[in-house]
Formats: sequence, structure tokens, C-alpha cells
Amino acid sequence: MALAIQTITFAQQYTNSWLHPAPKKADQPLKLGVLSSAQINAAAAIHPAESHPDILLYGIASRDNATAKSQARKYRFMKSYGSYEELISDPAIDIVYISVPNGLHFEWASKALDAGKHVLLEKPFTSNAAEAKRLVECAERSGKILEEAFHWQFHPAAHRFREILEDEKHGKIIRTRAIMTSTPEIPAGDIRWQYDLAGGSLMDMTYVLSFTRFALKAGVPPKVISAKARPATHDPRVDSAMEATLLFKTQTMYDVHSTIYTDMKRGWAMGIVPRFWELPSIEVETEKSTIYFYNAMMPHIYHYIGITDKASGRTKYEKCYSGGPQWKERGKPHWSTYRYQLEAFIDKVRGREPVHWVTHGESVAQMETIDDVYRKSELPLRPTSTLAM
Ligand SMILES: NC(=O)C1=CN([C@@H]2O[C@H](COP(=O)(O)OP(=O)(O)OC[C@H]3O[C@@H](n4cnc5c(N)ncnc54)[C@H](OP(=O)(O)O)[C@@H]3O)[C@@H](O)[C@H]2O)C=CC1
Ligand SMILES: O=C1OC[C@@H](O)[C@H](O)[C@H]1O
Repeated sequence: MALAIQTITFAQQYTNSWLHPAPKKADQPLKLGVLSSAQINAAAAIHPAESHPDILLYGIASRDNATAKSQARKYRFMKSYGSYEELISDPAIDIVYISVPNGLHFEWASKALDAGKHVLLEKPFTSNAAEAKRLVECAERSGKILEEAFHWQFHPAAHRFREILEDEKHGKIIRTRAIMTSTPEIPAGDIRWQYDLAGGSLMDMTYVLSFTRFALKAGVPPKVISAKARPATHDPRVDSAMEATLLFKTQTMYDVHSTIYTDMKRGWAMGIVPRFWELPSIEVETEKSTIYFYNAMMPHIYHYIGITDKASGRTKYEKCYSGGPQWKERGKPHWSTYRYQLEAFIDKVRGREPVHWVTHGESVAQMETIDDVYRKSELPLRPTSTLAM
């Protein structure tokens, strides 16, 4: 289902890219370099950049020169590069968007920062917490901006979700449950199945931890009470599914029990029905209500926030495609999570206060949580890059 949603996103982003006229660019727009020819590039960086006045599609790099050239032609980049090194050493480039496999995030993000570029880095931040800490040091040393691309957190619906949770009328949060599964299963051979590239369902579907940490405003990693992996048959170090129970202490120091479930190989319901009801979502039970954010990962395609009053059993539904408590008058209903994310990223680069931000501390805590879940499930941590050692 996650793959199906991704396909729909691509279709929607593609349509929006020509349905909505591209704005006139600023006099001196920032220059974007895209590192790799990953399938996510179009939705996550290229179409958002097309519709932002202050960033230009400048260059794209691939390990293969012909691929780089054809991608540059297809998306109208000004330059192409047959290696990642060439792109990051081009002094014209200001911002590098990195969409290589997880296991290469540390290497290329640290090289790009060292080359003086701002970096928007795909999730998960790195292969493990040790790499995450090294990468943060690298960013601090460089003085450049580095952010993990947790795009969903930039959407107005995410902000409305948190505003609802903060409303005292619902009482304290008691427990949460976040899930993300994929029917059809992620195809064999995909980067997500490869241990050496830091694959695994928890790594790929790490949104479940992001949803939970965001809902709880968790500063530090939780205690992992239990974790059970379903190892992949081709490589038992890769979790084809993961279920875990976590104990968070909230900022006001009370306990919340959270469960997470990720599955890259979820069977079809009754053998034929894709489990669309398992789209990446989170349920939060408070003392008085149950609050459910359906499709929290890609709310721009479709979402709802269901608020059920536990006493009466009545449910009220909300949607929030633009505005919301943080963006207010900014943004457009057709903007994707990625477009909102880019808006904030450019604000940060230009020295303006971004509407939302994923801090280095959050990315490190997120990777520490992933490591702790792997340890508890008795699976090895994802391998550390030799560059980070
Ligand atoms: N934010 C979001 O919504 C999403 C984020 N992601 C994240 O983006 C990243 C890329 O995911 P996805 O688009 O599915 O990836 P793809 O498999 O489509 O692309 C990965 C790219 O990385 C490059 N690459 C470099 N080294 C390798 C290698 N050893 N094996 C394979 N590819 C390599 C290739 O580009 P080339 O050959 O041109 O060098 C390849 O096209 C991941 O970190 C993933 O977690 C993925 C999907 C959605
Ligand atoms: O980040 C992601 O979002 C969409 C999913 O389908 C994908 O597996 C994941 O990498």
C-alpha cells in the first residue's frame, strides 16, 4: 500500500507541476543539486523546487553519466554529473538534496557539508546513532544547514494534530499506536531489503517513531520494553517486520506506553485486498478521547483526524490541507508535505525563522531509538560507514 500511495503521490506531484504555473524565479535563486537518480526525487525535491521562486534546478548527479544526462534532460536541470564527487565540488551549488540508500547517507551528507553545501538529507538520518552524532558534529563544524527530511511534520495537518493533542480538554496522553505496512510487499532486490545499505522495515518505515515522538514531544529516547522482529528469509539481519512496545516519559514526566508496527511484506487481506486502512497512521488515547491521524505520512493526498469522545462514543472528523496553527496564511491547499518542507528549508538557509524544523537532537534521538529497538529484538545495528569510524 505504501508503494501504491507513493505512486499516487508521484502522479499528483507530476500533475501539479504543470497544472500550477511555475513562479518567476528570484534574481539570485539558490542552486539545488540532487544526489542520485532515486525514484523519490521528483516528488520530494524536484517538483517542490519547480514551484518555489527562490531555488533553481541546477544539477543532478548519478553514478552513471548517461543516467545523470537523461535525468537532467527529463527534469530540466542545467547540469549533470557522472559522479557524486563532481556535483558536491561544483562551487555554484548551494543546497544538496541526498536520496542515496540509507547506508550511504552519512558518507555523502558529510562530504557535502565539508564541501560547504547545505544538506537536505532523506530519512532515516543515518545507519545508526553513532553515525548520527558524527554527522551532527560535521554539520556544526561546517556551519551549514543539515536537516533530516521528515516531510510529513511540515504539513498543516500535522500541526493541527499536535494542537488537538495539546488541548487540555482531552486530558493526559495514556498510550499511542503507530503503524506502517506495505501491501503489495516491497519488491525483492529493493534497497530496503539490503542490510549493507542499512535496510529493514524499521529503518524504512521509521515514520512510526517520528509520529510517536512528534505526538509526545519526546526529547529523549524511550525505554524499549519489548521488540520482536520478523527476520527476512534471504537475510535474517533485515527485519521484514518489527513490533515494539516503548515507554516514554513525557516532558511533564508521566509515562506513556507506545506500540509501533512496521511491515514491508504484509499479506493482502483475504488474499486480495490491499490494506489501505493500514496507511501510515497513529492513534493516541488520552484520558478522555481517542485521536486518530489517518495517513499522517502523506496527508496532502488524503487524511483525516478522528476525535472520539470516550464517554459518548461520538467521533468528530477534521481535515487540514492548508493554513493550520503554524502556517496560517502561508501555503496552498495543493502543496505537498515536501513543498511545505522546502519552504521551511529555504527560510532557514535565507536566515528567516522556519515555521517548523527537525532538529539535530531529534534526529539523533530517533536513531538512538531505532538502535535500541534493534538491540532489544536481537537484530544487529545497521553497519557503520567506514568513513564514520
Ligand atoms: N521522503 C520520502 O517520502 C521517501 C524517502 N525515501 C528515502 O530516500 C532514499 C532513496 O529511496 P528510493 O527513492 O526508494 O531509492 P531508489 O532505489 O529509487 O534510489 C536510490 C538511488 O541511490 C543511488 N545509489 C547509490 N548507491 C547505490 C547502491 N549501492 N544501490 C542502489 N542505489 C544506489 C542510485 O542512483 P544513481 O544510480 O543515479 O547513482 C539510486 O537510484 C532512501 O533513503 C529512502 O529511505 C524513499 C522514498 C520516500
Ligand atoms: O519514506 C518512505 O515513504 C514512502 C514509502 O513507500 C517508502 O517505503 C519509504 O521509504
